Amino acid sequence: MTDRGAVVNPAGAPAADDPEVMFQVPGPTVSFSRLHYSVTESNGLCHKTGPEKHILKDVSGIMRPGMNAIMGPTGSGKTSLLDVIAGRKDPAGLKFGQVLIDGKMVDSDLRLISAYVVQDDILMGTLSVRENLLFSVNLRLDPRHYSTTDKQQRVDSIIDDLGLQDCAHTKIGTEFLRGVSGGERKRCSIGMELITSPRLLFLDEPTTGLDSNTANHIINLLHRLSRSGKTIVFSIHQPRYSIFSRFDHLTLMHRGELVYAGAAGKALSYFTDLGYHCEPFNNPSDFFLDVTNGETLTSADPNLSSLDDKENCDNSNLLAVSYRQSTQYQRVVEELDHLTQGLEGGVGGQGQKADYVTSFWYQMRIVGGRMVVNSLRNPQTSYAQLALNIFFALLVGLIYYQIPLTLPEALQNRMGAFFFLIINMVFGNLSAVELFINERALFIHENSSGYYRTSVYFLSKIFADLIPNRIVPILIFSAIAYYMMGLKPAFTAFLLFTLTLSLVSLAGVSLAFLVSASVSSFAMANVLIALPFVFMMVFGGFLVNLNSMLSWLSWLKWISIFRYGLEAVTINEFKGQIFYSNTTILPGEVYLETQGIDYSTWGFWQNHVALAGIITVCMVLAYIQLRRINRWK
Ligand SMILES: Nc1ncnc2c1ncn2[C@@H]1O[C@H](COP(=O)(O)OP(=O)(O)OP(=O)(O)O)[C@@H](O)[C@H]1O
Repeated sequence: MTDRGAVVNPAGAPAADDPEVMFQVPGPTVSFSRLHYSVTESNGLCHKTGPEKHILKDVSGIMRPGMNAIMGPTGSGKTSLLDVIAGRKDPAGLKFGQVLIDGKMVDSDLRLISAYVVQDDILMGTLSVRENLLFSVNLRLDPRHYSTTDKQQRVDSIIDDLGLQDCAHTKIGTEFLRGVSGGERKRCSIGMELITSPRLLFLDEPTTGLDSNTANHIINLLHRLSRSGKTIVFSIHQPRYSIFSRFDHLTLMHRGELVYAGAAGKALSYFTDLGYHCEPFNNPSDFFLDVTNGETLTSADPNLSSLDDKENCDNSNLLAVSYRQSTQYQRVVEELDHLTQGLEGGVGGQGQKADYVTSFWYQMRIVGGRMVVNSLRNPQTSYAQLALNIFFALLVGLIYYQIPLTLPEALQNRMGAFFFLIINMVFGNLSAVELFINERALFIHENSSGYYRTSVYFLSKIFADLIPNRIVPILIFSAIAYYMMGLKPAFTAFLLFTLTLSLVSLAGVSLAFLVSASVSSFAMANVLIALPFVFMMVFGGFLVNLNSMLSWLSWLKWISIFRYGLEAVTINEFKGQIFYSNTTILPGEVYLETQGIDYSTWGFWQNHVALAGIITVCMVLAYIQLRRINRWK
């Protein structure tokens, strides 16, 4: 697919201890020495810190171009090791040790210059395989160097290489839409990362959840890629023999420690030398896991017999100790010592700046375009929002149909209708809390892989939601409700009414966006959004007279979306109107004065300024929260 070149043997670095392996262009050598990784677990609600959990304990190794497998029982630390090497794990947990790529120190920017295929196949379900690959190619190849035709060809060649021709135009699938199969999904995930022709590819359990043939197919694909010069590092559970035979290098882990690291082909003889016997026809990978789990016992163990407290030591501990005493380990340590000599004082990095290859506006076009396609193919939310608004507009229109100017119903009905409208505008947008929760995993993966900037995602997501789900339904709602209720006939009054309702709605939506960007579960988001909305409603001026409230509580009216909205629509409707009964004439201004509402020009517009202020503050905070989302694993 890529990196075609003359066949060479990597100088001084036979692949995975196997001198017969030949590569076209050698990929980088990844070395890591004395990695100690631990986390401090919190003790529940009080956030008191608990005991330190040691996840990686003094792990060292060297992984060369070729197939580098990390194996071990569940919870042994395979994924953690992979993530630490790939720069995806929170660096705060790395208490000691370093990772070198081709002998140079790397930092977290490695995330942007290598490729990482996550276990869960994070793809946009409403797009086809080809569209997903095009999305990746558009954002990750520099448009100044690659024309549209080049990019199309790159996608076509990836589709051919991964054998995805038959499903290229099939959608990936969502929870409501049946899409491609698990194997095709996995190959598409790998393709998303191969787009940039990375020389170093990390994969977290690429065969988990796949049937054995599909798993075989994936490993054959990775094997082929490794022979074109890539360094492929992956964690894997318990592969069948045909898969295991493809490995060049094996790292075997147990309880965060290494029990073997070296040529995969020599692992069996290593354990045989320790006295473990693999029965005929037994799969070596099953055998290794049995050994580490203590289910296969040693018959004679020259290394271990020297330990006095052998009987009290658990099996994996003994294996880790024997590995440390082995010649393989000594060779690795010597080589690592050689590699790390003279590194002090100079963090070399990769010599590449981890930056985006595409401009802000280009990213906006591609990411925004995907959001629009996604909304068009998944229009349920937009339809529901529109239907809800039309339903409530007709309901309020029928309840308050053609409100007369005669007292007392003129005042009571108008105020009741306005309160109902404002409530509907604020609470009708609760669906906005799902905005950043729905695709959180997709955003984290794509953003940390360097697809696009956080600001691009934020803005395109906001616009893709605001226009179809908020603005359009409000315009329709306002037109139906306003004219059915028979409010002030002047067209400018209608426009101001629509503007006010739009700002009220946007203020509610932006608060929902802020909550959405701050939490990762719907349940939590619903609790967090309901609370301020209810408070704001109480301090809106309709349910309680704000002037008679306790002074230390009444300040809450200044942050009430309800109050600003209610005052603005009331001024808009009452100012300049005359209400009457048989005995009384009541100018709207007099009513406004009795309510303590400032109906001057500024008195009217200050409500809009305040609503715009709430929208701005909430949006800025939502963006900050999105930036603060924890990208580390
Ligand atoms: N951020 C973390 N916080 C707390 N514990 C963690 C964290 N990361 C890893 N662990 C713990 O470290 C241990 C190793 O986890 P890891 O995911 O690396 O194992 P694994 O070998 O990949 O397991 P599996 O095959 O089940 O995925 C587990 O006990 C896990 O719970």
